[in-house]
Amino acid sequence: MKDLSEFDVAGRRVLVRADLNVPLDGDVITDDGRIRASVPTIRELAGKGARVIVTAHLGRPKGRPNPEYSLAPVAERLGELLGADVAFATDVVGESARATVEALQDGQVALLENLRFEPGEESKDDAERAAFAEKLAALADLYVGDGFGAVHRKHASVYDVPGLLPHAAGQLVLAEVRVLEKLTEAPERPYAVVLGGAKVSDKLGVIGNLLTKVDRLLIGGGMAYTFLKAQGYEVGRSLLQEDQLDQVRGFLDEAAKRGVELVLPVDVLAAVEFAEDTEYEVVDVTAIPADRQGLDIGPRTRELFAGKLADARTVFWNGPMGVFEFEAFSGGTRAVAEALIGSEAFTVVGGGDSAAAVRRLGLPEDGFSHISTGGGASLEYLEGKTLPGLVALEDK
Ligand SMILES: Nc1ncnc2c1ncn2[C@@H]1O[C@H](COP(=O)(O)OP(=O)(O)O)[C@@H](O)[C@H]1O
Ligand SMILES: O=C(OP(=O)(O)O)[C@H](O)COP(=O)(O)O
Repeated sequence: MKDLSEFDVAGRRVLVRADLNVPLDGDVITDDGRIRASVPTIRELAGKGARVIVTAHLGRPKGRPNPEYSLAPVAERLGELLGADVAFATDVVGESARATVEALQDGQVALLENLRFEPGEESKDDAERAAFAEKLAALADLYVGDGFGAVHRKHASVYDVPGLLPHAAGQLVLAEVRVLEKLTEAPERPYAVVLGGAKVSDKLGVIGNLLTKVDRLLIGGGMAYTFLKAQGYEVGRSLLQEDQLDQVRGFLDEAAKRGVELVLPVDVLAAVEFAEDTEYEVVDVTAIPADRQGLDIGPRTRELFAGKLADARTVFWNGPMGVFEFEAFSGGTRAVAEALIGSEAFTVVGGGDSAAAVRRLGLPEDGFSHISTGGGASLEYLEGKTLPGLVALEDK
């Protein structure tokens, strides 16, 4: 991949695909880690006199404008971090975007509205994606891929636009890939992966390949219940991917065949409802009440997981162990984080929410070897998949 040093960017319009998908509470950003991580490339370009057009997604608005998913608060925060105004276009490739780009002076920065307000961005139809990509590419002279957290998505801004413009990889993408190469080349063993979070359907897909690479796989968070159900337990109203139960049964067999230790929760915090102040109790996984939902791993599971991580030499962790945003259900995530912080292993945490959880729980970021901005992207890299957003940045 080319880096920015290969281009003379002064006076040119440079489209930077960043990952600014930050957690929000209303329009308040609760963790700005991904915005901070995007600053070095934007600052480098602006410092060299480029007209910087930043483009990114927020959440999953499904191809339609929705004010709840506006990037406006992100533009403001990006401006604060850069110490300069960031012009905000209220559409992606429409009148506002064109006028905003037109008005940019050398060294200035603009942010376009949420890419996912446009149906072409995520379309599975190559022609529809290409048509949107053409419009986006028309705004710029050069493309810089720096949205590491989204490089696993075959989306117009990630995959198609770099095919239309001279392109380079930004600082964040290059730094992330360097660390992940280290994890894939010759990981010291035992090598453990911890998976949790709520993007269950997406992330179940990586497990088949991970089973060929790791010694231990620990599953918590919303991910665990499909495994528990596949083992024959009832999971009440917990997150469940009913249509992937057969696939998960296959993983359980495969792990046993390969001698991979697949470690599941033995107890959970079973809550009456999904709320901060809900009633809950610690229950064995054999006894989750039908009207309850598991919102965190229980105390015996925390100990079990910490024990399985204690002598690991390499650990990759993606996905919180529970709904850490609610104090009562943050203990499992804290326990896994603390086990990694206290370990001598090479430890990598990945994912927007996982990284946010580390900071929100007041844990030291330097307690980990690396905190990655990408969860799904890192996992797909580790399983050996070709990532569309990286392939598109290769020299051709
Ligand atoms: N048991 C659970 N039930 C519902 N949601 C959960 C559960 N455990 C974790 N979560 C949620 O998972 C979300 C993060 O998932 P995900 O996006 O997959 O992680 P990341 O962004 O780190 O890749 C958090 O908002 C957290 O509240
Ligand atoms: O948050 C992200 O991924 P992650 O939760 O796997 O870290 C990225 O911004 C990608 O978002 P997506 O999973 O909605 O495509």
